[in-house]
Amino acid sequence: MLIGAVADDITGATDLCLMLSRSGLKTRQVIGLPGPHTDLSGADAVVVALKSRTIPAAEAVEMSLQAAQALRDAGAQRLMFKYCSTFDSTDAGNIGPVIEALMDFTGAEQTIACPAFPATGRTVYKGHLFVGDRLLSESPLKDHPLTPMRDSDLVRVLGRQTRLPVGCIDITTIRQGEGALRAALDAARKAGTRIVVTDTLDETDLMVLGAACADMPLITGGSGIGLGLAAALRAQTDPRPAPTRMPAPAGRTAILAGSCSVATRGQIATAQAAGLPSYAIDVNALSEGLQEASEIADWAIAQPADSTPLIYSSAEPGQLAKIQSRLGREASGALVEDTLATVAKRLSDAGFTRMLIAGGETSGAVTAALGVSLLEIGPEIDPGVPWTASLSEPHLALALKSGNFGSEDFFLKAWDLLEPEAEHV
Ligand SMILES: Nc1ncnc2c1ncn2[C@@H]1O[C@H](COP(=O)(O)OP(=O)(O)O)[C@@H](O)[C@H]1O
Ligand SMILES: O=C(O)[C@@H](O)C(=O)COP(=O)(O)O
Repeated sequence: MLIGAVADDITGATDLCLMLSRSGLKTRQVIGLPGPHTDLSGADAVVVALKSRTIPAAEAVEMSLQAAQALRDAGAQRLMFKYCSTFDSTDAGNIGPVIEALMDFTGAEQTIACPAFPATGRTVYKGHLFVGDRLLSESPLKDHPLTPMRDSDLVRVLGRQTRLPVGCIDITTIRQGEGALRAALDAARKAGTRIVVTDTLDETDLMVLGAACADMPLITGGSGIGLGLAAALRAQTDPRPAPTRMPAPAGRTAILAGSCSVATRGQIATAQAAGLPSYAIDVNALSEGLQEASEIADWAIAQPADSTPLIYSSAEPGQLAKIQSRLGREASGALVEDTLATVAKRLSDAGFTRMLIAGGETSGAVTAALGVSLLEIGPEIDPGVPWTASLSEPHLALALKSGNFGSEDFFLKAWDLLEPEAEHV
């Protein structure tokens, strides 16, 4: 296995898997720790999807170490820690503490922190993270329900999360190519810098980074660096063409959205304007027992069988702030996640086999409730979001969309990439 990756959330894992499989690596996504019977045979890359982004740091460390050990036992030659391209975390962690623990585990003297994902507008310049043409701290991520990002200086952000010395190698060096980057990493290592934030403006930079860092025991970052790594390692395997369509089990379709991002709210509005039946979850009513998962699921089941019901909790920042101040940030988030997870399970039991879930934490909760443990990666719907097929029971087609990703018409167009499964003879 060329790469074993630990991802801190499920949509992040799917995003990385897409990048690796698009580059030709045979890639599997495991949800939670792989068990003794998880079939990882023949995989060039395995990505273990945790739900560790917002849990207490000590638990995230423990879980990540267990995943790293499982990947090492399965033959991973190098490890990667995948976190969000917008560095979603709080001052208490979990990116810094997990990097520290995985550096200890792998014996890495130095690693890079490379969140950039240029295809979706996430770039790093002089150690500052940009989302499109705005600094992270001025982007909608400043209002994220769980991890509001209010500082764009990654050396400073990471410096609050770890005791290890953090530095930056800027774009001027990276643009000088692999040799110059290797020399700069070496000089930084000798000066005691253990974690190096790397500037990245485009995919060419990711290629340089992948080539220079592929022999590190631990690489950390977003899915972008996965692209650079896969390019550097592809020669060691027999590359596979990326799929353009995916056979999906016959059955009904649904969309569940628990992300409050600007992108997801735009996709909901576009889907509603196109006539998709929709149901808005009212978190206050939920908390008072006036709305229940069972009635939400029953509403979806009662919609015409050829329609795609859309269920969403997504709220704009003002509404969200009111809910959170009444019910608490974690408690309201957990209530919504549990509700959407219960709805998904009911829909799956009722014959819904093709589901689109918006939101990373939401997708984690939903896949756990569905009992999905192993995913195969299908075609790319939009950068960072593929269709996936559950390789464990129940047999489902799932699109797990990072809240921030996807075009306005994502909820409408995604289905076009699915095709009926061939009849078994
Ligand atoms: N109306 C709401 N009130 C409170 N919390 C909410 C609401 N809608 C969604 N949430 C919570 O916000 C979080 C969104 O995170 P996530 O699913 O990871 O989305 P994203 O991919 O945009 O980060 C989840 O914990 C979800 O339960
Ligand atoms: O790197 C990214 O931006 C995504 O892969 C990611 O981590 C998604 O997280 P959510 O926005 O919470 O879905």
